[in-house]
Amino acid sequence: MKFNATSFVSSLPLIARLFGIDPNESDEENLTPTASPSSLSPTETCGLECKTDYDCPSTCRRFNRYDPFGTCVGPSSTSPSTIAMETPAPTICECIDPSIIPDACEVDALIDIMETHVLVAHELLPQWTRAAFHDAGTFDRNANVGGANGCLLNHFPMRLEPENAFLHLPLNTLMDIKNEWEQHPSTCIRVSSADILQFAAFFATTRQSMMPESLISGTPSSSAKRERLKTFLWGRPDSKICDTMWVENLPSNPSTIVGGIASRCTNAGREIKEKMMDRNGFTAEEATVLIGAHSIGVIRNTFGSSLAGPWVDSGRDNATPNGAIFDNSYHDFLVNSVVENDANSFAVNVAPFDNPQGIFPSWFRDYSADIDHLDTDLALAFPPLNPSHPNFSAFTNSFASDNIHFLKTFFAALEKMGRLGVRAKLLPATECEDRCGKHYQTGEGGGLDAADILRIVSQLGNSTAFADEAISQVQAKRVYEILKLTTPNRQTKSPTPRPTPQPQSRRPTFNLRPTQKPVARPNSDFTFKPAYKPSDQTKTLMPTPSLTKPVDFNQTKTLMPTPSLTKPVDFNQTKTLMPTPSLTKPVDLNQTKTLMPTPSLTKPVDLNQTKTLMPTPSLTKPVDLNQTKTLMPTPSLTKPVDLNQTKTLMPTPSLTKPVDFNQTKTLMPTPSLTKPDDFNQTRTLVPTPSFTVSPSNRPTAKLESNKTQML
Ligand code: HEM
Repeated sequence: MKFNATSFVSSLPLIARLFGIDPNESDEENLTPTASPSSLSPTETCGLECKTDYDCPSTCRRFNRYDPFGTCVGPSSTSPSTIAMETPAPTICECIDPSIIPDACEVDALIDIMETHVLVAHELLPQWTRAAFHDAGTFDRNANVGGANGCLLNHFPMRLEPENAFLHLPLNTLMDIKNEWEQHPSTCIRVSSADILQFAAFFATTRQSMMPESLISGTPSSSAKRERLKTFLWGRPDSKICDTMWVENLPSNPSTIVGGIASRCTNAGREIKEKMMDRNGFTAEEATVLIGAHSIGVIRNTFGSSLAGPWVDSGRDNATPNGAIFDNSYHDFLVNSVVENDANSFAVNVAPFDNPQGIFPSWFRDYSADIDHLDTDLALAFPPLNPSHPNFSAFTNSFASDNIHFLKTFFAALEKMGRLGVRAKLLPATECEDRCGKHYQTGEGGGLDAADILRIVSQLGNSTAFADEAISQVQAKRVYEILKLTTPNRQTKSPTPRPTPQPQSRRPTFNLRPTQKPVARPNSDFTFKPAYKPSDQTKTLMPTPSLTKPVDFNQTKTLMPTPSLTKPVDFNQTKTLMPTPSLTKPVDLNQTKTLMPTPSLTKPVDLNQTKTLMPTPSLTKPVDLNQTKTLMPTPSLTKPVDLNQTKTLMPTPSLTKPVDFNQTKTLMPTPSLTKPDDFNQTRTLVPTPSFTVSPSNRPTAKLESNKTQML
């Protein structure tokens, strides 16, 4: 389900009813924060960086709540009109020494807060699951780095890595949930981001397993699921150092097309072995079962949103009124829909995928069924053709034939995933304690009042809007870079620096109006006139499969950054990997089908020889470049692209000698650049200290016998 303002506003009565609350009771007065900035006693401005009010003697202020950090200020030092967003006021209870381990009642509160989110936006469930893997899967046991350490949530550059593309919404919502939970009047906790990420995956897959249902429905099975969620083990420390290089330990979908389909399966199998087994430390069975998480969710943006599709029908966000079904249907598909017994016979008969149009580098699409699969998925279907990787298909067969076996093995592997790189002793939730003057009422949402619910849903509206904007920033930047490179004889006009828009004052977290998506206005500074006539183009210059149907520029207009987005993509940190020297003259698209760099980019690409890397069957309609004006950066970009600077980052023939990886992570086009994501390649060049707020060192939990999260 695509979340939008209308859907969440219309969901309010439903959610309120589910929680047993009369929605009419809530009014503006109910939503008054427990403490306003003006009610705080004045303290001097401290100017420290902060993430929450806890880090400050007074108030932590950020331009928007999804900025990685803000600045501590004293309430008397700043005019309210210049404050865009403040963290919610501290809880009314005396929470002097928050615990890193919640008690069972506090876990109940977390479940209710998460449930409120997913009732409105089911797509969060698979996205949280993916996010948890992308945090933990950074673990390299050989180098002993990465792991389930919260870096994905705490260290903003992590989410700018192409491997983590499109995780803004799940990460924004988890930040909100963590804040909401910690600041609830009935809680006194300071859990780590690492814990929240891993709990989110456990929550999602537990909720969607067997019969997906709301965890506030009060049925015996939903109560049983709540109880199982309370067996989660807490206490992962957040890493103080985060390195974007660690994303290299995540499996990517190999993109080489050399050697045909059978060879692609071999390469993909090797990728799973090298990353998930050799580095992460999973067994072949654990890797096979964990990738079964693809039984829920959708390939949303990797191939362009217009080609989004689930792996299996029951994985769609709207497969049931309560979201996707988490079961063995992914493995069942690989066994019973892909009926070939080995990769070679599959290569000559790719049914059930459309052939030949359904096959793309690293990706199989069935247009008629509207489903997608990656090479790494198909690698689980067949025995290996050589000893380069284990026989994943043996496990696939066993999971396909037994859902209970799948679920048990999955939850055991998920538990292991949540411990990758974690040395601290993990502990279960403690017995309910009276930490804050009153217990959270256990079960079925009993402790959330109308104001809580309305605030949570309002935050979801904001985080969705900011995530949309972040994604559109990436997409707009791709178009901008491509146009710049394909119009070499024209002096590309640098965007004129604009004054930073003054942030709007907002009531902290209680803004119930959905965030308005701005409409981009044409800006003459960013008008792009192609150096050659659009009629010269017989194929699109936009190398994304999403262009199989004409771009709806009316739609993309609405995704432009707003003045409120005072920190859009930090272009200083980005390195474009897309352009190649050969792209400095207009491409004759009659002869070439792609602008994507290939591994052979150590010398200029001979476009006459290049093969299609990301073509789409229907890319026959030329893009009207005049229309792309609307995708150019707008005045709201507080840091316009320095075109002179970015030019120097283009891969050049001099890159034929080894790159000094101490200085640059990678400026060289890599084989992975054959997927469109890589236009979005961003790399921080040096590890930077994380913004992590070190949690209290006081684990107050009582040691209980380790409970497993096995089904
Ligand atoms: C070989 C290993 C893997 C590869 C190559 C891979 C790749 C991908 C890709 C390309 C997407 C689509 C992203 C998008 O366009 O929105 C995706 C989505 C997803 N991945 Fe994986 N993945 C792997 C393993 C895993 C594992 C181990 C988990 C969890 C334990 C996982 C959970 C998910 C989920 C739930 C989604 C759907 C997200 C959504 O609906 O937005 N993946 N994966």
